[in-house]
Amino acid sequence: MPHTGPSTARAALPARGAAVRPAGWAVCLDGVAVNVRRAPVLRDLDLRLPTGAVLGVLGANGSGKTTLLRLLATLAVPSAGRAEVLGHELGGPGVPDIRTRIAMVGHLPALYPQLTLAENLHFVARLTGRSDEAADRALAAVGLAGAAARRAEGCSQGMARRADLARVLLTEPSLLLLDEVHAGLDHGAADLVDQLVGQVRARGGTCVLVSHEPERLAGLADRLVRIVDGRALPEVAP
Ligand SMILES: Nc1ncnc2c1ncn2[C@@H]1O[C@H](COP(=O)(O)OP(=O)(O)OP(=O)(O)O)[C@@H](O)[C@H]1O
Repeated sequence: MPHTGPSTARAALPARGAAVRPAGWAVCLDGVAVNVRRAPVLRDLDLRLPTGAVLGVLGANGSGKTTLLRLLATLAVPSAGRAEVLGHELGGPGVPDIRTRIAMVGHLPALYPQLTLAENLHFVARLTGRSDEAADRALAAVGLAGAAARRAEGCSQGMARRADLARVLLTEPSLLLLDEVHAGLDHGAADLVDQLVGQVRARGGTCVLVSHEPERLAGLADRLVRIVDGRALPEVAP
């Protein structure tokens, strides 16, 4: 039986290998374990995130927050449990579809260093069936129109982060994953992040934000979890 929405009981999860269609859950993790270089990082992790929700993820250094985002981004595979993202089982045939519908902004910019910012964005635009003009508009929207001709390797960390945000603007993901994305940003860029989350949500998309700043998450997230001992424990709602 496919997932039907946020009220679906854990026992109603489809059998392994059964067809799954997109439904009311953006993320369904049941008893998931993830090892990093054979060491257990996440274990017996349960997490249900309804489509359209904004989840804030807290946790100590090394607790596994980035590993959780990497799992949701299909960059890590569960070693136990069931994991579904955007209606597809991780490790299953739907992974390419997930990848076209997610965007992750992490610690390192997802830019080719020797390409200019404009070339980087045009590349993404062409890969995703969008126009160069749309890419230019996204760059302008994050305040980088004047830096479009600069190579990514010559940009500051904050500028590179802004270019990453332009990529998100351009690709309009169904699931946005942000890993400590406010770190090192000036007020203007931090506001851009907040606006971006609002835009994704306004289109019915879902966001997962990792941060060490509970007060930052309080203004954005509608639910919070804390990663402790490899599990996601609910926090008091912001
Ligand atoms: N490439 C790697 N090789 C070995 N161990 C790793 C690697 N990446 C992560 N780990 C380990 O996995 C665990 C979880 O790391 P992760 O980056 O998910 O934590 P985090 O909660 O995001 O930490 P932080 O708040 O410091 O960014 C840590 O114990 C870390 O040492």
